[in-house]
Amino acid sequence: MQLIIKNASVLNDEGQLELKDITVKGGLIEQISPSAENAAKNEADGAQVLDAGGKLVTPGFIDMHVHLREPGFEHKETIKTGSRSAAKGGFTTIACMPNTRPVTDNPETVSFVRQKAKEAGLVRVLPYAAITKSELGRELTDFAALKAAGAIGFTDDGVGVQSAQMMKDAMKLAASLNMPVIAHCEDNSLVEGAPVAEGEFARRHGLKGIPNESEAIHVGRDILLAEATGVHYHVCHVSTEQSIRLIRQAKQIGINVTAEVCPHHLILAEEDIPGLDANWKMNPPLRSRRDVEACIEALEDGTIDIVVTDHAPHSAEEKAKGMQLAPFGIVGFETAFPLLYTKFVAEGRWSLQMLVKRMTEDPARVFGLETGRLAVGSPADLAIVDLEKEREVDPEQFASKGRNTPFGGWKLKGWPVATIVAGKVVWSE
Ligand SMILES: NC(=O)N[C@@H](CC(=O)O)C(=O)O
Ligand SMILES: [Zn+2]
Ligand SMILES: [Zn+2]
Repeated sequence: MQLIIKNASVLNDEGQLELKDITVKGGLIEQISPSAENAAKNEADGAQVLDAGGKLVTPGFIDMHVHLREPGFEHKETIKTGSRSAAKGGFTTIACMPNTRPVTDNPETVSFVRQKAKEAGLVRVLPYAAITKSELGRELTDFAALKAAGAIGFTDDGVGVQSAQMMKDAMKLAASLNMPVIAHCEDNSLVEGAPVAEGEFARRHGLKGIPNESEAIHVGRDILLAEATGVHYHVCHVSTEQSIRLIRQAKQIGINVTAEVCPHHLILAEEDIPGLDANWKMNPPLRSRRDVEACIEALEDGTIDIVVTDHAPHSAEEKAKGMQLAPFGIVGFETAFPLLYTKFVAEGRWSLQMLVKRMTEDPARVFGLETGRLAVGSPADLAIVDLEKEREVDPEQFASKGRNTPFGGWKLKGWPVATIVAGKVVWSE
């Protein structure tokens, strides 16, 4: 069955919008032509026609860092609810973290995740597998078997790998299998139960602070290990000026390092936290305004390659435990694009082209995916976005089970209105 998306505003290579009709067949983009050229003919052929009405049509967004919570924490999220939430945010490919219960440290759990994602039938779900068994940092998992089962990379996200020797062994093994190592960078000895970053907020509320070095020490260590082993090393949720300095230098001398940043670390600083509300608690924590500015500049100059959400749903009961005791993490799928569009594109700092690239083409390039581009022959994974539509963030309306966001009530523009995966509309308003 053919699908034709008429009157799609599409970014050209110069970053200008052009009105196009996109023809989809067999799940692939078959043709991109100036609007109305073949519409009459195709309609006569009985194709399904979707009129985008001049709205933006981009490659579907790709999120390389998400938590779907299944198996084991289905009260927070399931693969199905997480997939629906992703689709609602315009995402068509998501890569899920292994900190489930059991941890995705065995081929059976990798297969389980893939099976559940297939049953949900919404977005493409790419599973990561753990570096160490149960993410305890003691014993490496069976990388070859996990790769064979469909894992796309190795990470102990949720915790840092504390032992340098363990990380080096992991990188050597991953490099031999041509697989990336994705690192949550955190030195536990520098953190010890602190719930927020060092700074004014921590001082005012008498809380222990997480220092910037707790992240950057791992980044520096791992860059040296990546240099020694030749692995593709990808840094999770970068949040400090110091980490960025190290990554920038490593890239300059040709070390195979890439990095990601979350919308909240591009927008919020610790001084913005309004009070002891755990919807503002995430790992890494909100840092200083200086760090926020460093993250923005790093994404602009390509030191940081991609945007990810680190979608991390938790239940209302868990988040009600307060700043010290609640788990770290906030949801992200359904606010990511509107937040960044409103704060950076609508306000004139970034081009639309840059934002879209960091959420589509760049993640595809970094992780070798065949999606992420609007090109003839590519998978027809698309997001349709209403750039004019303005609406308040209402967590009660989320498709995710998680309501844990600091952005409730924010008035944003640029809401996705339909999401297409392999030529099939998986979500529309
Ligand atoms: N980011 C978070 O604050 N939380 C994540 C873990 C993680 O990404 O490190 C989670 O699993 O809840
Ligand atoms: Zn993490
Ligand atoms: Zn995470």
